[in-house]
Amino acid sequence: MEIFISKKSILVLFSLASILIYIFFVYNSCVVPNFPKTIPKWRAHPAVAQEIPLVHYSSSVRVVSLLEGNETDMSPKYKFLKEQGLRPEKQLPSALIIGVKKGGTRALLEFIRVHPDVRAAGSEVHFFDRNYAKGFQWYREKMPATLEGQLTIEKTPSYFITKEAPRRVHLMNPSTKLLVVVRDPVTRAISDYTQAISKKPEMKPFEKLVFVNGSIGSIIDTSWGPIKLGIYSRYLTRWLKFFPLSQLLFVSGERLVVDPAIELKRVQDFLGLKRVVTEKHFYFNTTKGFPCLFKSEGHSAPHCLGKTKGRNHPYVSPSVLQRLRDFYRPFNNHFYQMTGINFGWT
Ligand SMILES: Nc1ncnc2c1ncn2[C@@H]1O[C@H](COP(=O)(O)OS(=O)(=O)O)[C@@H](OP(=O)(O)O)[C@H]1O
Repeated sequence: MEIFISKKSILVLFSLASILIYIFFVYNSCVVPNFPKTIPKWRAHPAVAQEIPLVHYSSSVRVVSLLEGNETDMSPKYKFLKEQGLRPEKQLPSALIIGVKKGGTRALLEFIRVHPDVRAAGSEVHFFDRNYAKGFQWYREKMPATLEGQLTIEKTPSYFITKEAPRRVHLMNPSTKLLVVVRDPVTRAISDYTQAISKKPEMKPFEKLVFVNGSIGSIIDTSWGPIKLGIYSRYLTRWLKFFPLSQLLFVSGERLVVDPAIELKRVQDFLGLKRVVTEKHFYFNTTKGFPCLFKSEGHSAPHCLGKTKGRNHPYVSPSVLQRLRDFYRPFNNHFYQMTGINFGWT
């Protein structure tokens, strides 16, 4: 009898022990996968988060963006980069290509940015005309990051004719270097019209728009944008109220096509850069009819400017061309006097 009870007790104890062991394993198999979920609780406390090393990572890598300011970061690597001037930062431009529209501004920008010490905003930012209310911080954000010693440049051709632009640019930095690509106002007007009609094919012919009331041979319509813009001396007067002539460089749009290296030499000297961009960088593309680059920042192969640069112009009768030349002559002469350069537009 005693043996029977004892056997029964052993059996009950054995069963209980089995259940306990089973519960223990099941519990652990649930707890272990959940273990990491407890870590955020530690991290949530800032003091603890700093003290507890996250040993479950193979190495602790701190990613610091090179493009964003973090002045409080005192890591030796950061300090070294900064001391060496190797930490790229966005800067407001110290040079601007302010105009003129259809003068060859894109060509100049693409050619000068070949220089390793030049970094340019790719597209026209239109800060000093359309986006001024957004502030200088917004403008700076639009710029590429530069290393110390690199120059930031931006081109928006409408700055030249924007009334408020000279004062605004001066306010940003009175030492800003200003580049103006100028082109014969007659061909510039036709180029301007060519661009406009490509967007609005229903436009009247150039020869009609040039004259008041559209009657060929009457008074030149100086209120028409493409004509008005060619009176360069008028716009230059505004800029000279804020900047000395020595802070402006006038680039010949014509020479930029026939001898880009010569103009680039002038531009590099003006910007205080080493003469790096030379004739070796250019070749003349006979199909395009314009100088093109062997390589640049974005292209390792030879390339020309896009299709919207170097368009075919519509035919304009010689008598209309002559009327326009006669119209611009006194303004051109005034412009030559102001700049001290005869651009040879006849
Ligand atoms: N290398 C090269 N390749 C192509 N085009 C060249 C070049 N150099 C100067 N040009 C002339 O630039 C004219 C366009 O001027 P912009 O770039 O100032 O135009 S814009 O105001 O930015 O729209 C453009 O005017 P159109 O010929 O009327 O298209 C060109 O004559």
